[in-house]
Amino acid sequence: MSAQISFHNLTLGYERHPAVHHLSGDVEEGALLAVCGANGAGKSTLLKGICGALKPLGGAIDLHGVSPRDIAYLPQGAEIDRSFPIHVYDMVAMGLWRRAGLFGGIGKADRARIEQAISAVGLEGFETRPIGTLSGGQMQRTLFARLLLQDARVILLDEPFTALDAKTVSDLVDLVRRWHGERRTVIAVLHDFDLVRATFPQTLLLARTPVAWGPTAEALGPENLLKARRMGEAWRVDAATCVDAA
Ligand SMILES: Nc1ncnc2c1ncn2[C@@H]1O[C@H](COP(=O)(O)OP(=O)(O)OP(=O)(O)O)[C@@H](O)[C@H]1O
Repeated sequence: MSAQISFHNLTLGYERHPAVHHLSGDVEEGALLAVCGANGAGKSTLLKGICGALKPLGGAIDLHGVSPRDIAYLPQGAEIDRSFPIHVYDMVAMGLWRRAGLFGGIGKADRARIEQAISAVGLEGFETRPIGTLSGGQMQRTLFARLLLQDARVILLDEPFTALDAKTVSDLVDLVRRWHGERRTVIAVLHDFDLVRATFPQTLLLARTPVAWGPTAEALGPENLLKARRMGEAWRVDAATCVDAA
C-alpha cells in the first residue's frame, strides 16, 4: 500500500505557537484513520494543515500529488454559517462545483446525482428547505450528501457525529464505511472512543505531539490514554514559541 499523506517533522500553529508539534508518519492510501485527543490537542489544526488552510510553521506535508480539489473537508459544525440563504438542494449541489466549476451549469446527469445523494442520506422531501430551518442532524446529513458529490480521494471530517442521535450516527457511519470500501482515504476527528474502536482500524492519538499512532486497540490502550492525559495536563497556555519554527 502506498502513502497518501506524509508528515515530515510537521509543526502547525498560530503566530508561531505550536498546536501540533513534530509529527512524522504516513497515512496510507485508503486508510480509515481516527484522530483523537483532549480538547486543544491539535486535532482540528491538523485537518486544517492537511487541507491547506494552514501553512506549516515547520516541517512539511506531502500529499503525493493529490490536488486540493481532491480533498473534501467537513469542518466542525460551529464553523458553518447556517444563516446563509440557501436550500438543501443547492447546498448539496455545491459538492459538484469543484468539478463543474462555479459557472459550469448543472445537467440532467448532475441533477440525478444530486437527487441520489439526497436520497442516500435520507433527506427526500427536504430539497426546498432553507438550511437555517434544519435540525442539527438534518444539517449534518445535508453536508454528508454534499461530500458524496464531491467524490474526493481524501475526506477530512472534524467531529462529524457530535450531538447527533444514534440513528443519524449509524446512517452517517455507513457512508464513512462506504467511502472506505471505495478506497478513499478518510481521516476523522472523534471523541467517542467506542465508535472509534468499532469503526476505525487506525488511530492517531494527539496531545500536540503524537502520543501513539497505529492499530486502534493499541493506540487507545490504557497506557497511551494516561500518557495523553498527562501531556495535556502539562500543557501551558503561555508556552514558548516554537524554536524550530522561528
Ligand atoms: N485561530 C487560532 N488562533 C490562535 N490559536 C488557535 C486558533 N485555533 C486554534 N488555536 C489553538 O490551538 C490549539 C489547538 O486547537 P485545535 O482546535 O486544533 O484543538 P482540538 O484538538 O481540535 O480541540 P477540540 O477537541 O476542543 O476541538 C488550542 O490551544 C487552540 O486554542
